[in-house]
Amino acid sequence: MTITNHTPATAPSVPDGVVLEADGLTKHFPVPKRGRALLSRTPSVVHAVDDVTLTLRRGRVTALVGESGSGKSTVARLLAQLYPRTGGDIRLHGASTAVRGGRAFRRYARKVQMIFQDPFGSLNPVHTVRYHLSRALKVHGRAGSGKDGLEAALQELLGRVHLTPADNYLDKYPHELSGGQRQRVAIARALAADPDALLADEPVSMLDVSIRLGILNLLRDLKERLDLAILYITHDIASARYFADETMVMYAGRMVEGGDSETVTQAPAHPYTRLLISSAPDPDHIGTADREPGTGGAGDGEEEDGGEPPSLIVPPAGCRFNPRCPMAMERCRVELPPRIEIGDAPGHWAACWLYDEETAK
Ligand SMILES: Nc1ncnc2c1ncn2[C@@H]1O[C@H](COP(=O)(O)OP(=O)(O)OP(=O)(O)O)[C@@H](O)[C@H]1O
Repeated sequence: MTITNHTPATAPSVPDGVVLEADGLTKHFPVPKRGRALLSRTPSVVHAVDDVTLTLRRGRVTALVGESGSGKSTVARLLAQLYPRTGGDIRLHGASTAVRGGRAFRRYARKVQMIFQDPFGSLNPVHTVRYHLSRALKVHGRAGSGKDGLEAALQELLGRVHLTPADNYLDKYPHELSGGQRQRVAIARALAADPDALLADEPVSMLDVSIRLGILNLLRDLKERLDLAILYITHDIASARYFADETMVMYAGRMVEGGDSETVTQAPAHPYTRLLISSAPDPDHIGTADREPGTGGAGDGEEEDGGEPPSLIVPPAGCRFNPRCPMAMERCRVELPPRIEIGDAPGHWAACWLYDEETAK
């Protein structure tokens, strides 16, 4: 029930537009020991997220892309303070925060809201849209005054997600809505808090292909109208190019590449990002990827056999992608590559020894 505020006495200076920052974020999940591991004193852990650094800014979408199990959802849950972290820092408007439930969590959640993959699972089937939204407005102290105030707030919320006229939806139960309408209600519920940041964990992957673009367009519209910072988690790198201003690529719990979306998707530097792109479905069909990319099958040439992601209990030394990398050198198997600026566009980096000056020599 505490919020640890490591904020210095004087307010930190936050660069313009920065809402939420992760700095060296790390999450290791303990795993029960079996067999010979029982004799070992070292605890067994899943290295779900290691040393992740990212910044969410007002009016910008940051995509976090990677195949299943790369740690994307864990990053979102850490940023939403749904899990305690193993290491690193989370700063909201420049202030370090570690929240453990209760009022402090509600205060944090007023600024940082999460949207989940499954809109059916995240709405209670026994309650109407009116109930879900009224409750969220009341919890966050935004229900207005009296019955009329609440009604006006409900109308405004549904208007924001283009469910109009609101009276057609307010008294419906989740099962009476389509998947897309349910996700719009889930988005409206997140907006009830009037947040500064939205963490959207695969918000369209469970929806029918034909309505995915509509939801992404709605999120983009909200980003612009409400000046929101959005984290967009996806395994569909083609949709990141279309929808996100910035794209970060994760592999086996670590960030491997980042930069503006156009550069990362059109001039990928890291061999893993290249693999993701080569195995992605037709880029003309944004948001239609159902199959996990990077597992081989749709690519060509050297990337056709994508291989398997490594164990996160005993991750490979050096670069975690080295066992699958067609360009791997001895150094990649031993030393962890730092973020190296690529130099083709401002802010484009890759954690890959290929771009190290020593290697180039
Ligand atoms: N509560 C948990 N306990 C133990 N291990 C976990 C837990 N949550 C996640 N993991 C492990 O952490 C790793 C990262 O999982 P995570 O769900 O963050 O990946 P992801 O990239 O979001 O995958 P997906 O796209 O399938 O959701 C996986 O190996 C997963 O099995």
